[in-house]
Amino acid sequence: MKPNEPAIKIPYGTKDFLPAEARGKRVLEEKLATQFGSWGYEEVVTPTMEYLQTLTTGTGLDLSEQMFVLFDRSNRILALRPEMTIPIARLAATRLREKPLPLRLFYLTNVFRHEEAQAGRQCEFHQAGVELMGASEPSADAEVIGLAISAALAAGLRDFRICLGQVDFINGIMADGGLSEQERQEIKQCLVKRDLVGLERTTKLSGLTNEKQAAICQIPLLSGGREALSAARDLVTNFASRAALDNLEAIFELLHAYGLQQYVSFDLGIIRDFDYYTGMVFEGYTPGLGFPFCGGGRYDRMLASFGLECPATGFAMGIERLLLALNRQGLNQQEGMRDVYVSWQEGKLLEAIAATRRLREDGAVVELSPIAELRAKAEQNQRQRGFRELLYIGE
Ligand SMILES: N[C@@H](Cc1c[nH]c[nH+]1)C(=O)O
Repeated sequence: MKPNEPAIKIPYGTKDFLPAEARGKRVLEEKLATQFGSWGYEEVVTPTMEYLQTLTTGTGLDLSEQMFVLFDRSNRILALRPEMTIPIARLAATRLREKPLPLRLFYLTNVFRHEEAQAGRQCEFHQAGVELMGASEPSADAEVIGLAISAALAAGLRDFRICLGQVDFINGIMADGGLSEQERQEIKQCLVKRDLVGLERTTKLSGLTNEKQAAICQIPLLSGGREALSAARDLVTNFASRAALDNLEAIFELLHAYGLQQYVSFDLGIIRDFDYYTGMVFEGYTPGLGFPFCGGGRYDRMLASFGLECPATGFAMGIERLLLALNRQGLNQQEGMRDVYVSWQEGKLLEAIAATRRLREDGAVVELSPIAELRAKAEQNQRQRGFRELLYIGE
């Protein structure tokens, strides 16, 4: 762009998908939708904006700082959805209320959050996710984790890991210690950031028993295979934490039956950024991405705040993150060429249209030149426009 030309920009944290990227996104979304559908999940579409009050219902956390807020003509406060679990909970508790449980729903859509933008992290981004509502058993958690793994495999990812945690493990340790809400949040923040020094400092100041302090400082180290669960068990005596570990054992056993346990490990330090979670939580990691490509967990209290007592579990995958990971790992073949460029000599348009129709009926991706061309020009266009073959209709 020349120095004096005004820059035509798009808003901070948004991006355009050029044809090859848009094609890659659609192909990926189709694979995910097919996978979700084959596990019995049905797609729903909800509004891009909702009342702000709806989006802050039952989350316990003030997400509004991260939300894009706007006003309707009657000055009611709206916001762009920052994620899809809350809108789907609203739907399940209202228009889908009479449907037999469990409900299995999926979505593929854009969501909006104020973020510090970087590759794989934008303010407008796309999520593919599922919500399983009306089942509280470990079998439901195993199902959504199994589906997350199958969806990652269907997307083409090979080298990845799903890490399981359980919020009751941490809550059980922090309970009955007389911690203030602020201290709790500080401890959680240190766990999110894996800040071991901060964790030690915060717990020392908290007035918790030495045993509890030591247990909290160990939490970030409790990761790995089954041995991490045994180490965790040695660390706690309280009922809630022990029940949380039993729950993870049960889920892991079921993932064995799905034949997917090799993708799963434990990380009891996982704290998700929404605090609606009430049980198992998980995150998916793959090399070359500095953040999880998917995440989710159980949220048994959210629907009650919309008036329907109903346990639920689910996850979302970041479409841009998956695309970035596939590209960085050299697994994205979407840039591949299209099939046939049809071009024609003066007077041959009708024949060219007939040939194009036949090729399209056979399933080929075909572009037809709108004007007559010499063969040399047609060959040049075929290459420049990225077609594998040229069909030239001439004498
Ligand atoms: N909505 C969560 C993922 C999730 C779906 N269901 C439960 N959790 C997110 O955006 O990270």
